[in-house]
Amino acid sequence: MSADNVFRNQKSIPFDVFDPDKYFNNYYSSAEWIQGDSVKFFQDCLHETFRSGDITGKRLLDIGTGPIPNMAFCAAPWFEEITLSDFSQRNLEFLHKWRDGKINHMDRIFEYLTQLDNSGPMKERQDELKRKIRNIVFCDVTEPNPTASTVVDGVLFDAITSSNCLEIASNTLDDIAKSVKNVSRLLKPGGHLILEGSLQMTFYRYGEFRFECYPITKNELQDIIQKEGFAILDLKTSNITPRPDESYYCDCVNEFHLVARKVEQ
Ligand SMILES: C[S@@+](CC[C@H](N)C(=O)[O-])C[C@H]1O[C@@H](n2cnc3c(N)ncnc32)[C@H](O)[C@@H]1O
Repeated sequence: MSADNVFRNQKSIPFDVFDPDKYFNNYYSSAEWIQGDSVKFFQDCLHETFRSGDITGKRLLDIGTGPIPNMAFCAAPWFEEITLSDFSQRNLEFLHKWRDGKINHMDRIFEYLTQLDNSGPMKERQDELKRKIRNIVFCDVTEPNPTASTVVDGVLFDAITSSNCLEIASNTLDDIAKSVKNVSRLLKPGGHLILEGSLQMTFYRYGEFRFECYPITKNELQDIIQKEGFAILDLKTSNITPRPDESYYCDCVNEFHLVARKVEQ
């Protein structure tokens, strides 16, 4: 397949395009990220958001986990039960393998997060996360009930985390608003939504697959979140020039980290 084959999104292709190893290697394995790029921005923001323990509850759902359970890692000390979810079966299998101790691809990122937290041995933190994972399930944010037909159907969560997912599953601004509405249905009133992702990105790649997406701006994101019934508690954007090797994979202008609370009716 040519590198220029362009698709709308993962749903529009009748087979599973996601290669967890390739994705991890492309985006997370560069030795340079620790010196300051989007990967570092995301981890630093997560650490800031979760370190106080103010965002807490019984159940947490991570949406579009991919092969990277870093958001759940930061949240794990403050929740009793964690569900990871994704559209790609290959990612779900990959997460099972990691939980069963057959893959240790996250060690460097978990080490970095543990050092920021100053919270004891990384292995203990990782074991805590693995112990708290109740489900690893299919999810489609474009559906009105994103986790329908799985064991989490009907359960409302105290917090939902998601990174680099909603904007890549969507081709229009309206699609993104619908995905936020769909995800919000799984969240308790008063619950927290923690989103991370890319701003003004027109494409991204997984391996040889290139996808188009809607280049959402910070103002548009704010509007959607507020219209969908959330109060924004924090919204940070990065100020990072992408590394030359990164611009092949996506053309985002910068990244965001958002914390919002679902307003109680
Ligand atoms: C760019 S990866 C992000 C993975 C990880 N959260 C991260 O930040 O690196 C996007 C993830 O969203 C998933 N995804 C794509 N379309 C989706 C959809 N409609 N519903 C839920 N997840 C979807 C993909 O399978 C993939 O794992």
